[in-house]
Amino acid sequence: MNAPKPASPHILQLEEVTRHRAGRPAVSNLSLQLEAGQVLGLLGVNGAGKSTTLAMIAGALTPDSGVIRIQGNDFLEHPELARSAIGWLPEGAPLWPELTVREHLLAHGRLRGLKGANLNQACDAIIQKLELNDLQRRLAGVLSQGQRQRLGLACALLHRPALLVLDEPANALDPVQVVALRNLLRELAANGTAVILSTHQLTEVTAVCDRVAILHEGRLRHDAPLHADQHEVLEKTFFDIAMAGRAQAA
Ligand SMILES: Nc1ncnc2c1ncn2[C@@H]1O[C@H](COP(=O)(O)OP(=O)(O)OP(=O)(O)O)[C@@H](O)[C@H]1O
Repeated sequence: MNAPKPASPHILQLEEVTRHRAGRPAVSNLSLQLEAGQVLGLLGVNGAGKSTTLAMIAGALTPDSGVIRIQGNDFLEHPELARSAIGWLPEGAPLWPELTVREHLLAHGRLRGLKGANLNQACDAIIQKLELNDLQRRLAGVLSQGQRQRLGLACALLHRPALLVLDEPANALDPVQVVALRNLLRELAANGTAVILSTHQLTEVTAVCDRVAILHEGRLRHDAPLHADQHEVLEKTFFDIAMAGRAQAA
C-alpha cells in the first residue's frame, strides 16, 4: 500500500468518474475539484445524478471507473484517511428511531474516534450550534422532518470535517432554520471548510454558493463561479440545460 499523499491544494478531486445504476449510466466521466473554503452548489433535474455523485464522494458508493481523492487520498488506497475528512448528510437524513438526539451524536462521535471529555464537548458544541438543546433527550423516531434534518446536519458536522457533503440540506427546514443554515455554511467556509451541496432551490445556491455545477443525465454541463447578484443568470443557465435535455428526449 502506498503512503498517504501530502496535503493537496484540492480538498476534493474527481477524475473521470463513472457509475452505473440499474444498468444505466447515472454519472458519466465526471471531473470536479473543490478547494478549502469553497461552497459548490450541485444542481440538476430529478435523476440527474446528484445523489449518486455525493454518495460516491462520501465513500458510500464505489465508482465503476475514475478516481476520487479527498485531501489527496484515493478512496481505494486510503479509505480511512479519506473518510475521516468527510461529513455526509445523505438525502432524507437517515437516523436510528430508537436512539435519542444526544445518543445519535455520541454514536457518531465514537465512530469518528472521539471519546471522553472531547466527545462530550463536541456534542455540546454542535447541540448549541444546531439549536438542539431542547431536543437532546427526544427519540429520533418522534422528531419532525426539519428536526431530523438538523440532527443529520449535526452528525455530519460533529468531528469538524474538512469536506462537508450535503444532499438537499435545506429540505424541510423552516425559513428561520434556512437562514441559520446559510449563516452556518458561510461561517464554516470562512474557516476553511469545503462544502458541496445538492439542492433544487436556486435561491439557496445564490445565497451561499460561490460556485455552481449543473449535472444533466449524469454529465457535467456547467461548472463556473457564481456571485450573489447572478440569480437570473443562474436561472437561465439551469433552464436552458434542463429544457434542451427535454427537447432532445421528445
Ligand atoms: N438505488 C438505486 N437503484 C437503481 N437506480 C438508482 C438508484 N438510485 C438512483 N438510481 C438511478 O440513478 C440515476 C441518478 O439518480 P440520482 O438519485 O443520483 O439523481 P438525483 O439528481 O439525485 O435526483 P433527485 O433530484 O430526484 O434526487 C437515476 O436514473 C436513478 O433512477
